[in-house]
Formats: sequence, structure tokens, C-alpha cells
Amino acid sequence: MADAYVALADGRVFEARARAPGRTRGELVFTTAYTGYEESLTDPSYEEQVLTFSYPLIGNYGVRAERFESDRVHPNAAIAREFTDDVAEWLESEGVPAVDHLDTRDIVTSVREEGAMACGIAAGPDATPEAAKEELEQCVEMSDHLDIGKQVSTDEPYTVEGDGEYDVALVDCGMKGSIPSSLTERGADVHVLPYDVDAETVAELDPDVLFVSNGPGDPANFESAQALVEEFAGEVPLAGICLGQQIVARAFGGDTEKMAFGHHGVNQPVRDVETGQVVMTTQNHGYSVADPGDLEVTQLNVNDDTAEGLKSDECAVITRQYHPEANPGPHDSLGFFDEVLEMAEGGSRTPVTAD
Ligand SMILES: NC(=O)CC[C@H](N)C(=O)O
Repeated sequence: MADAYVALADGRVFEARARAPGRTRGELVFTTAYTGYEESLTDPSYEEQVLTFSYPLIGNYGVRAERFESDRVHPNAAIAREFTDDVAEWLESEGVPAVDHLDTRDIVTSVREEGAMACGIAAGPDATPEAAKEELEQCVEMSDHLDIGKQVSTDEPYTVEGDGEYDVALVDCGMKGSIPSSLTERGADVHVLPYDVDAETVAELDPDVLFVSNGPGDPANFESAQALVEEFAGEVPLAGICLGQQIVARAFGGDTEKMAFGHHGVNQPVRDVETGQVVMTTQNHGYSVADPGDLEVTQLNVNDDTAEGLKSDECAVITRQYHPEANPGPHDSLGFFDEVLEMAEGGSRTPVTAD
């Protein structure tokens, strides 16, 4: 007998099995990643969303904190065809509702056809379809989470030490932990800063690179980070990943738009415009850069031609829409971090095009 219900904005209610109890709501998205469930569940970019795994069995190699990308689970709830006990217990201990034993193919197909949509979940002994529908009714559009950065960013600045070869100022809009570690491994000291850090604080650090992280929600709501990029453009080399690329593009006069269901997975093909080389990438985003403004598009998604890489040689800027830190995901694009630090050296301002 069902003890969990998932109500979708298209009017349907799915019966399911409760694996971690609770009631919640969020924008329903799916990932096609077949590994990396710990990294996905701890990726702050999933804040305020409900994450469905299209791969049917989630948890088959356990749960290890060393693979976490942050210190908590970020989606409001998780859905799979089957969660192992390890994952179910972890989500329960985090207070994040989880449901399985439902037709996730149907959910994924609906999101593919109708786009990311609101959903409500009720799971546990007292769950009812009405409770799931009540949750659904209270669901807020992603773009209406106006201060989502505050939910995921650090409150206070701190430094992650590398070898002190470079100083990177990293604006934490909900960063994955492997972004600072990819930089410290390459010799940089990384100064992690709140999402709304002011220009004076950044100027005092006198960074070699100003780097804007990934993060959740609508890039248009990160006005303070955008103003920061505008302030330092042309003065300090700039880099960005995912939300970071979107914020940098907006700061250079560009624009972003909501995609139908976004890119969430570990095998997204990306083509370098100059060399034609294709790399496989890991991705998690629901918005894209519709207009790069004064930046040049260097890389394109092979499936839908959306902008995957941007640059400005004049202002020393390189950004990626995908996740070059590659947790989870193929390691094809780790070279991005070398390109970023090459900019820091004031060396080649023309990034090597193939990562
Ligand atoms: N991973 C990210 O940084 C996601 C960026 C943004 N929130 C989007 O959905 O497009």
C-alpha cells in the first residue's frame, strides 16, 4: 500500500513508497547521471528543487562523506525507482523526504515534454494525496526565490590554503567543494567570500583572479555578484562556472533565459568552436546564456547549441556553463583550472581552446 504521494503541476498524483518521511515541494527536475548520487545530492545548485534520478537504482556503492560536495543535502526531496537502504537512511537523517517504487520513466518523460514543473510530496505513515497537493499549491517559481544565495553561501569569508602561488577570490554563490580544491591543488590560495561580498573586501585581497561559483536559482537574482563583476571587469582576470558563467555574461551586457528542463547529467557533449574538439561534461543547470553580451562564445553544447564557454581576451575572462571540476563526471575538462591560473599569471590571455 502506498505511503507516499507525488503531486505534479500537470494534475497527476503518483503513488509511491516513503523511504524518508516528510512533506515538501519544489521545482521537479531530473538527472540522467548513473553515478555520483552523493555529489548530486550535496550540490547546492539543487537548492529548492526536487531531484528525480532517471537511473533506476541509486545507492549501489554506499554513502561516503568524502564524496560530498557540501555539508548537507540540498534538494528539498529525492525521487528514484529504487533507493538502497544506505541512501534512504542518509536522507532520513538529513530530514530530506525521499520516495521510490514509482514509475520514474513517466516522471522524466513528463518533464522532458512539459518542462521543469512544480511538485509537492507527502511521505510517511500519515501521507495523503491531498497533503501532496497542498504542498504543490505552495510551490514557488525558481525565479521567485529572490535571496536564494543567502541560503547556500558562506556567512563569513575564509581561506582555503594552497601553496600561495596565486590568490583567487571565489564568490560563493553555493559552490561545490571541489571548485576550491581544484584550485588549491594547483597552488592557489582560495579566499571564499559571501555571495553578496562588497567591492572593498575584494579589493583588499588584491586577487589574481575573481572567480564566481556555481549556485542555485535564477542568475538574475544575484545582482550584487553581477555588480561586483562589472566593477572588476578589465581590472582583474575573471572566471566563472555555471551560475558563475551566467552572472559574468549578464555583467558584460548579456542575458540569460530559463530552459525547458535544463541539462542535468554526466555525459553532455560540448564542442570547442575553434578546434572542433568534443569533450564529455557533467552538468546541472536550468538556465542558459541566451546572449553573451561583449563576450565571445568559445564552446557550444552539441545537443542544443547553447553556450558552454565564453571568453574575452581583452578583459581576461573565461567561463564554463558545465562543471569542469568533474564531481561526478568525466575528467575531460579539468584543464579549465590551468587556463584560469594561466590568466592569473598574466601570461597568455588567449586561453588554450581545448580544455
Ligand atoms: N549549477 C549551477 O550553477 C546552476 C546555475 C543556475 N542555478 C541554473 O540552474 O542554471
